[in-house]
Amino acid sequence: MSSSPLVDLVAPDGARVQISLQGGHLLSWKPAGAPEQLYLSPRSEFTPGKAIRGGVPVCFPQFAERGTLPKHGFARTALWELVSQDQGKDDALAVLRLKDSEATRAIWPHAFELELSVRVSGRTLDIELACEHTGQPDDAPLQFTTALHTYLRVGDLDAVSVEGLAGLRYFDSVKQTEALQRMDLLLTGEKGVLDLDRIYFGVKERPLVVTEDRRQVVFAHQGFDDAVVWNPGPERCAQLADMPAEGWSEMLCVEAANVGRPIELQPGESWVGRQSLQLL
Ligand SMILES: O=P(O)(O)OC[C@H]1O[C@H](O)[C@H](O)[C@@H](O)[C@@H]1O
Repeated sequence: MSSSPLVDLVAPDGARVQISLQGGHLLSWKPAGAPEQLYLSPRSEFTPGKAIRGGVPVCFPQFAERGTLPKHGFARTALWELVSQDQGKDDALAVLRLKDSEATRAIWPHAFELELSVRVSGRTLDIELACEHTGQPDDAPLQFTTALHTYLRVGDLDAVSVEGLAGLRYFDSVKQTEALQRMDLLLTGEKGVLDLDRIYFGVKERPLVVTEDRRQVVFAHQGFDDAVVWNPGPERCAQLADMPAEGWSEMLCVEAANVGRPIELQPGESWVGRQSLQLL
């Protein structure tokens, strides 16, 4: 599949994840005794410098095209370093790192260290992203927007709903308007909500629950204020060279994000965000 180095993490109970150092990118999550939970496009290219389609891309230091950097920033196309990989008594943990380099400083003039920690155990996956401003005391502060752009695998998008968004304002990136989510349930396969691309602001720590028939996955988050729900729908999907025609019906992105208010760090300061997925 991928020619770049892969990290296989297996917990004693059999829960496993696979991570590509290319992009610091989680490719697969199989909870203990359960099938694959993440969508990975069979058309993904796995070419150095190209984003992988599916899994969990790390968007940093820019979300989408909200700035002058390449779309979703450079972290998802950079080669990360493996810091450690361990199996504990009841879990497995890997830590990856990305530091500033000549290439990053050329487009984003900051000294930083990103750390991605992935922990798997039973039916839970924890993904933690930490950023430290590693510059000198008199360096300028750095600012970033970010997301853990998780592609959940679904059997049939028509049967999927997302719960936990009622009362939140969102930016509809398709219509380019703001709106209020009135209902608690977002029914993803309904006509009119295909081609779904919404940034929900101020989600904070309220969990989102994705239900498909009897399967439920709870998305909990800390340190991320916003959440993005994305599905390209059939027409937009057809324009994505790295997605099969029907790929849109097998995935739903539920992203822990900081978009509305960029994070600002002074030299020496750090930020940490976590997304935890639990298969009920
Ligand atoms: O195609 P990509 O660059 O990976 O971006 C995929 C998608 O990411 C996010 O979910 C954005 O909200 C979408 O607007 C974007 O289309």
